[in-house]
Amino acid sequence: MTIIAPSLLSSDTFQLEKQLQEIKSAGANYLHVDVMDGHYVSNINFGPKYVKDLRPHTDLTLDCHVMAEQPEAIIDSLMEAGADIITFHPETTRHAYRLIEHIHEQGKKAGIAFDPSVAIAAYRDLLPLADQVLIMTVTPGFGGQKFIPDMLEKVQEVTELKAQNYYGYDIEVDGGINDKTGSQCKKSGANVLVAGSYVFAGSIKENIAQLK
Ligand SMILES: O=C(CO)[C@@H](O)[C@H](O)COP(=O)(O)O
Ligand SMILES: [Fe+2]
Repeated sequence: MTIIAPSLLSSDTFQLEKQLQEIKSAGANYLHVDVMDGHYVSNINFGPKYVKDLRPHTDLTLDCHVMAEQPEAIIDSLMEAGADIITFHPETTRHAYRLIEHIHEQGKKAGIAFDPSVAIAAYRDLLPLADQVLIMTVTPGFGGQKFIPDMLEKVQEVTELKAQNYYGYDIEVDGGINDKTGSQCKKSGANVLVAGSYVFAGSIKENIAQLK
């Protein structure tokens, strides 16, 4: 089964209640919440307050993608606010291994995200601990960018490592995902598709059905 994670970065804040209902009835599984700090990436949007406000309005899994330097400074607030999955970029912290353990100690799932310029080999030792491996298929920071086809090799790489070593992580892709690129990612082994601009342009129901 493919898990669909609409990225709320492309949602309409003033239509959010209605859009959440459409997402749910279309059968999406996660809500993807991008948390940015204006330093690691040059954009700022959602934070713990947003996650806290969102939590009572949905029973979907809140999949927080943290694009921030020193993520340890914000992830406790996100977990307290109701995040279910915390995915961070390991190059943003000195002690990524410890941070995964900390997320697990709070009863949450931990993901590691790979920027297009970061090799899987650089954080190979984190793979056995991860609940989710996020392969960025654009440079992080903004919605609506073009999918980078070379990242399919990285998706295949983590798919093979998972099979060879019986690792338990989900493989998530994020950036430029639509019906075509989503299908390519699925063929390469991805089982969680994040999509923002594609899902929210036109019919949310039809777009989610296409991704599935
Ligand atoms: O993490 C990010 C961007 O950094 C994403 O989650 C975007 O929200 C994806 O948007 P689209 O590329 O699907 O429009
Ligand atoms: Fe994201």
